Amino acid sequence: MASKRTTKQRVTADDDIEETSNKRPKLGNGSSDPLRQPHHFAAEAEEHGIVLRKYYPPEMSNARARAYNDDRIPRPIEQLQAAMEDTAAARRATKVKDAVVHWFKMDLRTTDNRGLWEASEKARAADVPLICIYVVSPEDFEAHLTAPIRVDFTMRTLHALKKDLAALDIPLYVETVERRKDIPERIVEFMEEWGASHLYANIEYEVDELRREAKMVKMLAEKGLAMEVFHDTCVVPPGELHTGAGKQYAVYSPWYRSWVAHVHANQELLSPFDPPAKNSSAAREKVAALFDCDIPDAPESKRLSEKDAKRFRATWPAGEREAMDRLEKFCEEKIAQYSKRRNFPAEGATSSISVHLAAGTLSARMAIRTARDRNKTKKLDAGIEGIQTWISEVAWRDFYKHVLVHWPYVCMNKPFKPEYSNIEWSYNSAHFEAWCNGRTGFPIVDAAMRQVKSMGYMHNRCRMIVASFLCKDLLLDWRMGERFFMENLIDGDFASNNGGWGFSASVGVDPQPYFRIFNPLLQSEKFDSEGDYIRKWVPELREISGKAIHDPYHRGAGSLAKKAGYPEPIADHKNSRDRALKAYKAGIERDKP
Ligand SMILES: Cc1cc2nc3c(=O)[nH]c(=O)nc-3n(C[C@H](O)[C@H](O)[C@H](O)COP(=O)(O)OP(=O)(O)OC[C@H]3O[C@@H](n4cnc5c(N)ncnc54)[C@H](O)[C@@H]3O)c2cc1C
Repeated sequence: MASKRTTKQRVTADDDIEETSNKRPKLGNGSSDPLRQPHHFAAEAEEHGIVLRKYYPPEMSNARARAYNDDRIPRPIEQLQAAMEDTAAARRATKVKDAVVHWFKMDLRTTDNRGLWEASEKARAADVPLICIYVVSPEDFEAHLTAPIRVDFTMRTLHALKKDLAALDIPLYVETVERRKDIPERIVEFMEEWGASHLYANIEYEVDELRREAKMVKMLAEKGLAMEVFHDTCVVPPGELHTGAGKQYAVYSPWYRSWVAHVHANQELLSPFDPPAKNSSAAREKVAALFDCDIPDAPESKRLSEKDAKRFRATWPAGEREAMDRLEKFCEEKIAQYSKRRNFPAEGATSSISVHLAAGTLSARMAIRTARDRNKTKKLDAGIEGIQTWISEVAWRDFYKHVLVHWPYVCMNKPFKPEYSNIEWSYNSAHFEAWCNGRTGFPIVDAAMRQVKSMGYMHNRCRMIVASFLCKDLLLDWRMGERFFMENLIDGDFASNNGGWGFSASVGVDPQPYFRIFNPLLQSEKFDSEGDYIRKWVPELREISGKAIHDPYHRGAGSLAKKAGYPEPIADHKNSRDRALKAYKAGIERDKP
């Protein structure tokens, strides 16, 4: 790992996301540390936000978020880098004992998996078995608000992965560890039981994970074991790209230009890693018992009904082969038209590989390389337009992960722009319920919300429309929507979801300016002009023909809509727009000294 330690460490990092206990002070407790003082509207955001207080301490102040911006608090990635530096000599000196372990997390594939490949090389060189593990953590699923459909996809993927690894004589050992705190110790216990000296893993960039891994690196070193971690999930590792002034980019376009130039200059970033080598027969013998391990069921709290599980198996087949098939098919049939068709939700013109990128059944490298190889040029920003555009969309995923690593407080209920903490949101539960259930009376919004409820997926254009509707038309706290998405999406990914909500709510990095407010009716007419998408997902409106489908109660189809049980609009766009503009303006004013 490249290392870059901050020199201005005047504030401790530990308090803002470590696992909390009931002893923690409640909000508004009069803490004397100004960096810990919550902002004026924190109390309600606390109740409705993305962070579950059962697991995390109270929301930080704007001042503390700004201390991260000023490099006065070490970022979690820097803590991991420091742990790697401090243990470098000890890790180098650690001799391979009886086995090497790869710890799978969100990298559930054998092909083009950097950490797995490195682990395999280590095991092969020493002629010891490679063992793979996956830890099912019900508390992690709960704390991270992982949707049951996403958990189900993970469990199904584990079955496929186990089979693929077994074909290479490599066991996949899966165990449920109830308390997330116990995971590091349990992994050390496995290693000691198996005589393993080395643990390999790819880095996850969420705050919890970075801090946990930093502690594990040190803990293992103290026990004479070595933990090695690798950048794998992004094409360009976070922290590699800087503006001319040496800062992290906060605007996508210049970041993208820099990302493209960096990949062009470092072509190996798109080179695939081979699958792991087969364990030798002697090595296989040594770990034979581990092949009998069963994959547990999803934890009770995240289990799907039989009916849903069956349905989703058909809609979202799991495993890396499925991922590659989906990608190849998209590149064969649709990518050339992507830039022209991608915004029309009725057309299915996008790849729907987000589920695989989120679970790690596909690498971003592989996605980009496969698309690039269909082009007439090796340049990422030249040639066939559809390919260029698609690659630039996959790059958004890297962008938002870079943002998360540099501004870790976005993981902690804080908007990227701290001053947007001071907006007085509405917490109208009837409005929120109508939005969640696709009963707002705005057909395009309702169609999209019903799509996510039914499939665990929503088209990108619709994600932007419903997000804008929630926070601008209904003035609901954007974090309520962010959380709902995580709890319902099969492709829920913290960085992309937070980035998407930040963009739509105008509180994030490179956002839609707050005064640019989507008009849901115009969006509907433009991107679903024939109403096909609406008719697919809102059966009550199927009989309505022509343009009335976009707004039945104001376009002469009110009685048909009413008879079919479709609700009247819960808001008036013009009034809502004015209210949102005032609320945003007032929020920003409030932050001024
Ligand atoms: C409010 C909101 C919430 C979102 N939440 C998530 C989420 O939880 N998980 C998630 O993967 N994406 C999220 N996105 C981004 C985007 O909507 C999905 O990645 C995309 O719809 C997935 O469909 P696809 O695979 O067919 O995309 P394609 O159009 O085929 O794009 C290919 C890939 O590029 C990446 N990508 C495309 N657009 C974006 C984007 N705007 N931001 C980040 N990555 C992008 C995805 O990995 C996607 O799979 C969100 C967007 C918004 C506006």
